[in-house]
Amino acid sequence: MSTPLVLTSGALVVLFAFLFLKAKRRAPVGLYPPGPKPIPLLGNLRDLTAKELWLPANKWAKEYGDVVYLHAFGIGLVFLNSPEAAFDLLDKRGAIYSDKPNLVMAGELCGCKNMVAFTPYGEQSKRHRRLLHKALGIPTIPQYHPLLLTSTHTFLRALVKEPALYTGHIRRYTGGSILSVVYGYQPVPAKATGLSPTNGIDPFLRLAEECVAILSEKIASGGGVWPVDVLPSLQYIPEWVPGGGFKRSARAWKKKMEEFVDKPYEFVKSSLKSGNYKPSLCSMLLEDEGMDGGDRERFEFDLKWSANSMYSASMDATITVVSHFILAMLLHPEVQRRAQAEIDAVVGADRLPSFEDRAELPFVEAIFSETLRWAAPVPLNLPHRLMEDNVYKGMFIPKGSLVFGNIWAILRNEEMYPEPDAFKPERFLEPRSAEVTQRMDPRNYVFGFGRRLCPGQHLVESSVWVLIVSMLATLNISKAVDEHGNVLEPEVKFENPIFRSPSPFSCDIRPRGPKALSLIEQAEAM
Ligand code: HEM
Repeated sequence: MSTPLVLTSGALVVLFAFLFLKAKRRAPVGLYPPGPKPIPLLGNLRDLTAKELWLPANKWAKEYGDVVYLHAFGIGLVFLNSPEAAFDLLDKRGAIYSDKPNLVMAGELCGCKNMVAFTPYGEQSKRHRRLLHKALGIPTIPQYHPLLLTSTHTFLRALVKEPALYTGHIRRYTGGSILSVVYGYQPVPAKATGLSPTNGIDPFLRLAEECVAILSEKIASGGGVWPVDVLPSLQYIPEWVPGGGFKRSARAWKKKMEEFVDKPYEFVKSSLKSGNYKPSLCSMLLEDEGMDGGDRERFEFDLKWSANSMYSASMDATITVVSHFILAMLLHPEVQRRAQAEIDAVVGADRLPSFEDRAELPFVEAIFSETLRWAAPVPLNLPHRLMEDNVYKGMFIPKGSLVFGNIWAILRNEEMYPEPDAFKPERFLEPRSAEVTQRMDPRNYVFGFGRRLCPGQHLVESSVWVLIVSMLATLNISKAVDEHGNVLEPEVKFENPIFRSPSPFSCDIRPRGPKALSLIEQAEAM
């Protein structure tokens, strides 16, 4: 069972209760949306869990309907549990539903406020998104196909060499492909050290991993609520006073973050200068004279921060999808066999799959869709902050509320997806009206909503597809067996508060045969 957030710090509870008492509730112009009953002083604090909050949130969806309201620390928490509610508010009313919570610790003190996912809604966030749209929009993605194929082949090689280290290989694949797409940087190949491949080998990957760990395990640990986020004036206390230790930590973490923003960017600029560079998101934007709008300094500042944001924003979600794919294949050998038969008939046994094969592989496509749905990598989306009081279907939603698109409730809806917990790719192949087919597509939901929609979605569409099809073509994934021949059932836990990344589980991964192994060994790798 998840740890109640209230247990994470007794001192915080007292502080929050104090703030809650202080927070003057404005007279609503209508009724608040329904939700679990709050208690005096603490509001709904006891209903919130630090882990897998999407599970209670799904129960509330079933009990109270499309829009559920809770409050804690004087802040409204709104869960939008149907496609209609999510699109009506986060998309159609995006002008007021696209802000981000102002996190003093992460944003101001640790320097993350210029990262895309943390930037308040306004001119800067719009400039960031224009850059990302240009570099990651549908027309640009085919330019990255060769890089994605190369990263995938490197991944396959690493997997067949050290299958037991599969989680490390997934991390390295995800990080390496982002560094190459964003900066044209190719990480130094991992050697068979017996260590996790990201462990101390490539300097940029190591730096990147350190920063992601700082963000998720330090800054955002336990739900990421710091006293200074609740009482912003605490940011002005000196570091040396008792209780000021958080400022010392923040200073050290900020330095690391800035190093990670600057170093890969300097790498691109010096490679461009020398003329010896691989085309990348940064090189493309730096070479596009029209992009800076006359203010070069601001353009470069925006570019280096948006580029850097790609790494941390993509890691956990992509790892979650790939891990769920492996899990689904080992639990469903019949699905794996059917996909392999489809690939063998289209691709044959003499080459690896390529992007040109995609249209002829409908069952692989269905596996991809079902993996996205079943994994629900960011189950409660990233919260959007409401910028002014709003009324929806007669329900009052106060300014400052944090609004969660409940992707988990949508993708586990029994009407839209019968047997929602089962992994059933066939559900996407059954004949249906164009309208229902469109509504069922998990891509409408897993990448978020409205003006903060994930800018990496078109890249994922290519990168994850080619990874899935290449693994199916060359590998057999099954349950691990111990030294006595007993089959080990995978034990899956979800420890991350935001992403539904499974903790490592046992599995067996090996080449489908000598022919597949030689294709992997001969393929061009990084
Ligand atoms: C399967 C993989 C991925 C999934 C499921 C995913 C999902 C999401 C979701 C749910 C959001 C929040 C959207 C919202 O607030 O409404 C988001 C934001 C974001 N994603 Fe992704 N993402 C994935 C991969 C990527 C990749 C590969 C990149 C970069 C190349 C990326 C870059 C970002 C950025 C920068 C944001 C913040 C956008 C903003 O706040 O304006 N993501 N993603």
